[in-house]
Amino acid sequence: MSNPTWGELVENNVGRFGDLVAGIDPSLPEIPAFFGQGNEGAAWIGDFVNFILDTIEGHVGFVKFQSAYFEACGLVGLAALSAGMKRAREAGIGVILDAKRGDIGATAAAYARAYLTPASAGGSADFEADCLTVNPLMGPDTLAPFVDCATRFGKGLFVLCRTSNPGAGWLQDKMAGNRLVSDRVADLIGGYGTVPDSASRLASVGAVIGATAPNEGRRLRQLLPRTIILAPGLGAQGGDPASIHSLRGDIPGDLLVPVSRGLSRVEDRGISASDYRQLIISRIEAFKAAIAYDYAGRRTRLA
Ligand SMILES: O=c1ccn([C@@H]2O[C@H](COP(=O)(O)O)[C@@H](O)[C@H]2O)c(=O)[nH]1
Repeated sequence: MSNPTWGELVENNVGRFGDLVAGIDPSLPEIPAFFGQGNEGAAWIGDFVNFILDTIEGHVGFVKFQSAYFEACGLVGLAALSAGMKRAREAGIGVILDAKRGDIGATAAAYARAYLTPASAGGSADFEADCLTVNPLMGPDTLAPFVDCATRFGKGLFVLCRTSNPGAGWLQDKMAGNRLVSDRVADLIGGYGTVPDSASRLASVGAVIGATAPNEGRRLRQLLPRTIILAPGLGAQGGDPASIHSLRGDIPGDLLVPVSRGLSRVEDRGISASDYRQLIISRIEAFKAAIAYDYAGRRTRLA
């Protein structure tokens, strides 16, 4: 059976589990000590990924793997990333790979083969994601191979638009000609339109807009009525869950909210496995309650 498209995953999984995305950013000093005990080298990372997937299944419909933490653990980390991505996709969880790739066209095409191309079409499938984060700084030509690949294989993309970090405004809130840089990126994203994907009225090319800048987010949402926004920044970065709705449009599924450390980081590293599992589940439910939203009544405007 073929894998669902990104549009189908958004339609089905948001409907079943809501718009919270479990972020997997494995960092040994911030997780319970039992993961490191008796584990040679970086083998803890595979155990951690499996623990998180065991815990979140049935509670969230999406995971976001942060590639950097896996790369930092070398080959063991890459093996854990590959196994975790495959396992999540087999379970029907939508997999976002946060790798923020972007380069000249030929190299971007190689990245697109690595992360968005099924084995049946020449990809290795080792790191095949449903959706990938990409960096537009080098210009539209460098996004084209990703967009082509996403269109051909029913994948999603999230283009960095207005990021959540404290220094985001240094460039993204500056004028480029008569437009803000982030608005120009939004124009580019909106210009890709709704990629033909019968399951969804939302475009497959989405935008990363941080939950830490609700005013910028509100402005950008006006420019992007059919775009899925990936909004990191709740939890450890201090974004306010109450203002997350400024990033919503009118279509269920148009906002996905990833939380990483806010779900998995612990103060007490001596916590037991069963208490840790309960803690993560209770945090998931608390975030879901904090961002819950009823689209009814706004649904018809863009129909
Ligand atoms: O603007 C951005 C883009 C990506 N990220 C990534 O999201 C998570 C956030 O982690 P938390 O622990 O929930 O703060 C992390 O992987 C970032 O690389 C972002 O934060 N902001």
